[in-house]
Amino acid sequence: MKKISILGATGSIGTQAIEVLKDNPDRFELESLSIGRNVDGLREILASVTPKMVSVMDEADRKALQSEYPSIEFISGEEGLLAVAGDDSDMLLTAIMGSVGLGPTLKAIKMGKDIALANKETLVAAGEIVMQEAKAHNVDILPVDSEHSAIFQCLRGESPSEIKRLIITASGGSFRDLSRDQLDEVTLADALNHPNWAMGKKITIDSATMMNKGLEVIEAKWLFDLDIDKISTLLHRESTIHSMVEFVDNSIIAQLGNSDMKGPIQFAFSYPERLPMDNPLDLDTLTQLNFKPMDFDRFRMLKLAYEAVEIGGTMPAVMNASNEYAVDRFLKGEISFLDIEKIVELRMNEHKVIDEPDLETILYYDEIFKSDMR
Ligand SMILES: NC(=O)C1=CN([C@@H]2O[C@H](COP(=O)(O)OP(=O)(O)OC[C@H]3O[C@@H](n4cnc5c(N)ncnc54)[C@H](OP(=O)(O)O)[C@@H]3O)[C@@H](O)[C@H]2O)C=CC1
Ligand SMILES: CC(=O)[C@@H](O)[C@H](O)COP(=O)(O)O
Ligand SMILES: [Mn+2]
Repeated sequence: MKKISILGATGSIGTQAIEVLKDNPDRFELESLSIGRNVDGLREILASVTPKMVSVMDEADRKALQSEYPSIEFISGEEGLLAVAGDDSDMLLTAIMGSVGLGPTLKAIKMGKDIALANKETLVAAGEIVMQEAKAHNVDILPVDSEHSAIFQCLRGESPSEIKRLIITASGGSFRDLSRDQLDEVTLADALNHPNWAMGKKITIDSATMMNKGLEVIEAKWLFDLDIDKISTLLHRESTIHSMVEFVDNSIIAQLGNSDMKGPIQFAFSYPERLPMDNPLDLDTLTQLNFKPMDFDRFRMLKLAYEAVEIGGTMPAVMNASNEYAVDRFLKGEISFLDIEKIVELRMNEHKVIDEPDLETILYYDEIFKSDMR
C-alpha cells in the first residue's frame, strides 16, 4: 500500500486526486492533506476519507475543525504545510497553487519522499535547486501537469541524447480567437471560461495569457534536463494531443487522451505501473486535430518566459512572482486583463538579476515581487 499526502486537496487537482485514491483503495492510502480556506470543501472530503493530519491556513479554522473532528490532528499556517510535507507518507502530491509550494516540496524531498508534481511554480522559481536536491536524496519527481506527463510517457525507454525537441501543445486559452485589440474589452468571467479544461482560477488565467505555456516550458527544462532551445510550443486547439517528442530521426511520438487530469495523476501515483481507468478517448468521434505555429506577438507572455529562462538567475522566480501578483489582482477585479502582461514585463525590466541564487535569495525576491513591497 502506497501512502500518499496531498498539498492543496480542496483544489481542482486535489479533488481529482482524492477520486483516484478512492478508485484504487487496494493500492493507495491517504496519509494527510492540506487546504487553504475552503472549509466546506474539506468537510466534503472528510465525509469519505479520514486522513491522520490536516493542515489549514487559518488558526481560527484549525480550532473549530479540531473540535468537530477530534480523531484527526489539525495544524495551521506554514508550519502545517511543512508538517504535511514531513509526514509518514511515501509520496507527496503538490497540488497547491503558487510558489508557496516550494518550501514544503523541498522538505518532502529532503525526507526522501517521491513527489507527484502539479505545482509548476515551484520548478519555475527554483528548478535547479529542487532538481539537485531530488538527485541528492534519490527522489523521483513525477510530472502531473498533462503536457509533462505526456512527454514523460513518450520518453520511456528513449535515450535523452536522441531527443531533437519537445513539442508542448497549447490550447490557446479562453481568448485564442481574439486579436490583441479585442483583449482590451475582455472580462474576468470570459477569461475564466477555458475551452477544454476545468481547472483552478489562477491556471485558467495563465492559460488565457499564455503564461501557463511559459511556466510549462521552464518546468520542462528542469524536469527533462534539456536546453531551452530544445523546447518548443505548438497551438493545438483540441488539447487531445497532450504533448509530443521529436527525435533525431524525425520520428514524433505523441500521447493522447481526454481533457481529464485523473489520467496523469493516477500515472504519477502508480508509476512505473499503469492501472485501469474509465473515460477512454473515443477515436471514432475524433474528427480533426488542428495545429498552428505559436504566435509570439499575439502571446507575448510566452516570449517573456523564454527571455526569463535565457537570462536565468533570479529572473524566472521574479517573473513567476510578478505573475502571481498580477493574476491575483486581476481575479480581485483591480486591474484589466492586459495589465497582467504589463505588470510582469515592467517588474522583470526593473529587476537586477542575481546569478546562481541560493534558496534564501529566491525566497526573498519571490516575497517582494509577489507583493506591493518592491
Ligand atoms: N487544475 C489543473 O488541471 C492543473 C493544475 N496544475 C497546477 O496545479 C496547481 C494547483 O492547481 P489547481 O488545482 O487548478 O488550483 P486550485 O486553485 O483549484 O487549488 C489550489 C489549492 O491550493 C490551496 N491553496 C492555494 N493557495 C494556498 C496557500 N497560500 N496556502 C495553502 N493552500 C493554498 C487551495 O486551498 P483552498 O481552496 O482551500 O483555499 C486549493 O486546495 C497549480 O500549480 C497549477 O498550475 C497543473 C496542471 C493542470
Ligand atoms: C491540464 C493542464 O495540464 C493545463 O496546464 C492545461 O494544459 C492548460 O492548457 P493550455 O495552457 O494549453 O490552455
Ligand atoms: Mn499543463
